[in-house]
Amino acid sequence: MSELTPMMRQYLEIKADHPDAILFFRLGDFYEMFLDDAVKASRILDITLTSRNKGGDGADIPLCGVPFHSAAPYIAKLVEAGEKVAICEQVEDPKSVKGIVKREVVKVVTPGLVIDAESLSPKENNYLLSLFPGPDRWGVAYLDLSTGDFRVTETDSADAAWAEVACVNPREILMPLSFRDGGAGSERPDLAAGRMLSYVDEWVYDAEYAERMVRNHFGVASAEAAGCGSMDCGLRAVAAVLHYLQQTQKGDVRHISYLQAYRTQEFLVLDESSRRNLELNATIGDGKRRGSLLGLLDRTVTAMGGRKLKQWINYPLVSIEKINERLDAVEELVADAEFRQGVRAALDGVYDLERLNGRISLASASAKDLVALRASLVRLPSLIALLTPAASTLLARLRDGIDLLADVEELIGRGIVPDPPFVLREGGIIAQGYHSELDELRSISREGKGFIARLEAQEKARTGISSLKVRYNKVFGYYIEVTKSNLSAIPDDYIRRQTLANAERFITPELKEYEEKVLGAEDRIVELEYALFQDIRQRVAAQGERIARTADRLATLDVLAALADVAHDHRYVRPTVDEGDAIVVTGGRHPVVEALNRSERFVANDVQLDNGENQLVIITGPNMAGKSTFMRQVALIVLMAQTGSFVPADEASIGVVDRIFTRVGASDNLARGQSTFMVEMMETAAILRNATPRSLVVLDEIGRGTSTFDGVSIAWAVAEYLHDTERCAAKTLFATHYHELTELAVTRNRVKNCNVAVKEWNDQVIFLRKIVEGGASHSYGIQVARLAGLPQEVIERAKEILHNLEKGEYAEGGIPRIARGKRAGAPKPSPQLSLFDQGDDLLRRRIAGLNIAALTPLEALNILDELKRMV
Ligand SMILES: Nc1ncnc2c1ncn2[C@@H]1O[C@H](COP(=O)(O)OP(=O)(O)OP(=O)(O)O)[C@@H](O)[C@H]1O
Repeated sequence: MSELTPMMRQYLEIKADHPDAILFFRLGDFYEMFLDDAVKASRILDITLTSRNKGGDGADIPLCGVPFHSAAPYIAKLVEAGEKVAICEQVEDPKSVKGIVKREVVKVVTPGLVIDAESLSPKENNYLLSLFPGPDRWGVAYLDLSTGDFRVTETDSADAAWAEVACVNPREILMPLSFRDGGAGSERPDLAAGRMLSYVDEWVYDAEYAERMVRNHFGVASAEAAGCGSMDCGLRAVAAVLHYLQQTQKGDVRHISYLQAYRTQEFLVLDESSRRNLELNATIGDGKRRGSLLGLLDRTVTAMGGRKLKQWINYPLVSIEKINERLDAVEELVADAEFRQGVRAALDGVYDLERLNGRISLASASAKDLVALRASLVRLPSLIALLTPAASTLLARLRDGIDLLADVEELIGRGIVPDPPFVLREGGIIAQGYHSELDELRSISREGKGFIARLEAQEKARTGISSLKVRYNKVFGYYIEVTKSNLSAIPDDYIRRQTLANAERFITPELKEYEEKVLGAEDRIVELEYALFQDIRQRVAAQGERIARTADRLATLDVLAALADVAHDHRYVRPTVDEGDAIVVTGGRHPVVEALNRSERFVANDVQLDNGENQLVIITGPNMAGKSTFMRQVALIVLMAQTGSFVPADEASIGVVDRIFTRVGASDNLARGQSTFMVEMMETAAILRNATPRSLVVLDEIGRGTSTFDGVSIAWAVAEYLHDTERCAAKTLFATHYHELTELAVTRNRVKNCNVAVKEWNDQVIFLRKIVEGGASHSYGIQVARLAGLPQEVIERAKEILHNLEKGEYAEGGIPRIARGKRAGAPKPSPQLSLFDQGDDLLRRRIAGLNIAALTPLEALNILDELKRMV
C-alpha cells in the first residue's frame, strides 16, 4: 500500500467509505473508475476497460472512464442496472494554500433516489421506501425525491407493511442493518426481488435521534408538528430516510418540506392480493397497465395528475363527507362538457411541476426547466377564470388554493430567454435587460466583433491587399493573414506570428488590445450568466413549497376532470354513498371488461348485499359463465365509488365499506415457497381474522386446491363462519362449484342463492351472463371443456363417466363402470357415496347394489354383519 500513488491512495480511502457504490472519481474532464468498479462499469456500460500502472508497485490497475460533461446517461444506466454510483469531485480545501486538492463524494445516486433519468416513467413515482419493524407495529415511510412526495404510516403486522411495499412499488428499500442476514428482506423475497435493499445503521432508529432528525429537517418543534403524530415506528422509518438523504445528497432538499402521515383506517383497506386480484394497477396476466382499472380511468393530462390518480385508486376513502366532496366535483364536471374540456385543455400544457420543483430544489434544473415552469404558470390565470363559477366545495377550494406564482413567473420571464440552450455553460441563457453589467459586456463583445470587421476593411485599404483577412483561432487569438505573394506590401507595425505554406500570419498591437477586450468580455459573460442563472434558480427554489402546493391542486383538478371524462364517455352514474349497511347496484357492469371486450355485449347485473337477508350470496354457475367477472365488478364499483368516481351502473347505492377482501382463483406463490393451496388458505385465514360487518368479501371457489371432500368441507365451514360470527359477518359474495353449498340457505337466514343463467341448446351451453336467484342445477363443465377444444373422444368418455357417477358407480354384478373392464384380483372398491346422503340412503343403496344370485353364503353373512353395523 505504501507504494501506491497519492491519487490511488486517496481513491482507496474514499472507496472504503462507499464500499457498495461504484466510485466516479473526477480527474480533469473525466470520471475515472478503478479496480472492481472499472470491471463492473465497463461491462454494464459497454465501454473499454484498460489498465495502467497506477499502483506504483508494478501492478496494473484496471480502469475505465466517461467524459464529465456527458456522464449523466452513464450514471443513469448503472443505476438502472441496480448499482449505486458515488460521485467524487475535486473540492476546495480551505486548509490548503494551493486551493483545489481535496476530493470528496458530493452525491450518491441510488435506484430509489433517481431524479432525472429517462427511465423515470412520468406517471409513476420513484419511491425510496423505509421499513422499521417495531415490536408490535411496523413503520413505513416513503419518499419520491424527484417530486418531494413524502408519506408515512404504521401497520399492525408485517403482512400489512409488505402490502404497502407491494402497493407503493419502490425501487429501493431501507431497512435496519440487523435485517441484512435473514431478516425482513428474506421474509418476502418475492417483494424484495428486483428492488435494491439498503441497510441503515441501527443507531439511526434510536427514538431520540429520530425525533431530532425530523425536527431539524422540517424546522418544527416536535415530531408531532412534522406530521408524525404518535407514530413512533413511523417516525423512525422517516428518520432513516432523512439520514440516508443526508448521506447521499449533499445538496439542498428543500422541496421535501411536507410529510404526509396517514393511518390505514382513514382509507378503505385493501390487502396485497386484493389489489392484484382486482387488477387495480396492472393486469394479472401480463402485468400491463392496459386492462387494469388505472389504465381505464387514467385520462389525466399531466404526469402529476397520473400519479395522483394512482394514489386515489389504491387508497379509496372511507369518509363519506370527503367522498361526496369528490363526487360533487366530478358531477359538476360531468354535467358541463364545455367546462370539463376547458379545464382539461388548460391543464394540458402544464408540465410536471412536481419534478421540475424537485430538480430546481436539487440544483439540477436547466434553463429549459425554468422556462417550462414559466410556461405552466402562464396558463394558470385562464384556468382560474374558468373555475370562477365552480360551485362544488372541492373545485372552489382548489381554485382558491392555486397560487398563480406571478412573482416566479415574472422573474423567469424577465431573467431567462424564451428558448435557452440545454448546456448551461455556453451562455445565451439570460435575457437582455435583466442585468446591466451583462448587457454592457455583451455590447463590448458585439462592438469588438464589429471593430474587427471594420479593421479588416481598414487594413485592406491601408495595404492595398484585397485578399487580406482578419481571422481567429484558439492558439493565436485574432490575427491578420496575408498570402505569400502580397508579403511585400505589409506595413512595418505588423508582427509575424506564424508562417504557412502560402501565407503568413501577423498581429498588431491595436488588434491585440481589442482582442483582450472582446475575449475577456466573452469569458466574463459566460461566468456571469451562469452565476445569474444560479441565482434565479435559487430564488425559484425558495418558493418550492408554494410550487408544490399549487402542483398538488392542479393534480387533483386533473384527476377530477379525468374521472368526469371517463364517466361521461362510458355512461357512468353518480353513486349514493352513505353510512347505510347496504350495497345495492342496479344494472352494474365490469368497467374494464365492458370497455375492452368488444366481441360480446356486456350484460349488466344487479346485486343487493346487506347485513340482513342478503349478507352471504352464494353464486353457482358453469365455468366461464361470468361469476368472477360479476364479483369483481361489485368490488370495483364499491371501490370506484369510494375513490370519488362515478360507477358503471344504472343506479348504485353504497353503504361505505371499510375493507375489501378478495380471494380469487389460484395465485401460486412459489417464490415464497408456498403451494397454491397454502396461499389460498392463508389468505382465507387473513379474511376471517380481519373482516368486519362493514367489509366486502369476495371468495371465488375457495377450497378448489385440494380434494373434493376436503374442499367442500372447508368452503362450507368458511361460509358458515362468515355468516355466524358476528365480528366478521361481512357482506360476502361466494362463488362456488360445490352445489352442496346452496343448502346453506335452508338453515341460515342471511344466505341468498344466485346463479349465472345459461341455456342448453343441442347439447351446447349458451352463456346468458345474467345473475338470477336460486342455485344452478348443473356444472356444464364438460360442455365448457368442449368449447375449449378437448378431443371429442375425451368429451364422450367424460360424459359416460359423469353419467355413471350420477347413477351410481357399479353395473349389475358389481362391475365398476368408470374403469372399463374389471380389475383382476383387486378388492372391490367400496362404492363412492354422495357426501350428503342420509344414513338410510346409504343402507338402501348398499342393499340395492347387491346381486344376491352371485353371493356365496359366507359373503352374504359378512354383508349382513356390515349392514347391521351401519344400522
Ligand atoms: N356480464 C357479462 N357480459 C359479457 N361478458 C361477460 C360477462 N361476464 C363475463 N363475461 C365474459 O365471460 C368470460 C368468463 O367470465 P368469468 O371468468 O367471470 O367466468 P367464471 O364463471 O368465473 O368462470 P370459472 O368458473 O371458470 O372461473 C370473461 O372473460 C368475460 O369476457
